[in-house]
Amino acid sequence: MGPLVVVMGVSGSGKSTVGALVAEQLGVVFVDGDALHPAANVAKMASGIPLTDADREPWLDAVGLTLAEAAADGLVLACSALKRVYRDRIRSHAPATLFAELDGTEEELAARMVRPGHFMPPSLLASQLATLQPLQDDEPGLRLSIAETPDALAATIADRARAEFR
Ligand SMILES: Nc1ncnc2c1ncn2[C@@H]1O[C@H](COP(=O)(O)OP(=O)(O)OP(=O)(O)O)[C@@H](O)[C@H]1O
Ligand SMILES: O=C(O)[C@H](O)[C@@H](O)[C@H](O)[C@H](O)CO
Repeated sequence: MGPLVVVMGVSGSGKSTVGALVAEQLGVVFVDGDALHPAANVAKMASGIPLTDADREPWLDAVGLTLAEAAADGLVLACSALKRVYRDRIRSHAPATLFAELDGTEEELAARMVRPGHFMPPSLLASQLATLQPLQDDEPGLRLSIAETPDALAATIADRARAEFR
């Protein structure tokens, strides 16, 4: 069995940047969960409207199934996974998944959401933060501050993944 890691957090926390580095360090494939959203979800976010639980359901199933299908080789996936029930849904497909949460202050995150050409408007940061339920003690994973460099964050996550999936 290979390492299964979800790099999670609100928009702008660095999931894609850090997740790609973790995958590189572990020598496994990286998938950006944004690519698994139905087109209607992306259009909704782009127009400034937060997704509902119902909007996220098919996407979370796609995320979980993508992880489950990669269990033999391992996979790193970037996915906001904001609520406990969302992570439970992902784990219902891929129970061994390790979650690495990237935590930042509203100020840090707002600055990092300014990305020309990205579909996610900075105006959605408030709802992202209001929806976030941090990783709980009984959920396998780790929480990290986005004040660290992407390389340092990726090294910590990769070390933990190597220890968990030996
Ligand atoms: N640890 C870090 N230190 C400094 N800058 C960072 C760090 N992580 C990411 N960044 C920068 O912050 C911005 C947001 O990062 P990224 O796009 O990876 O976030 P994300 O969580 O994947 O966002 P989204 O889910 O909205 O696509 C990018 O410009 C990226 O280069
Ligand atoms: O659940 C959600 O609201 C979404 O997954 C968002 O978090 C994004 O897709 C991503 O962060 C976009 O920038």
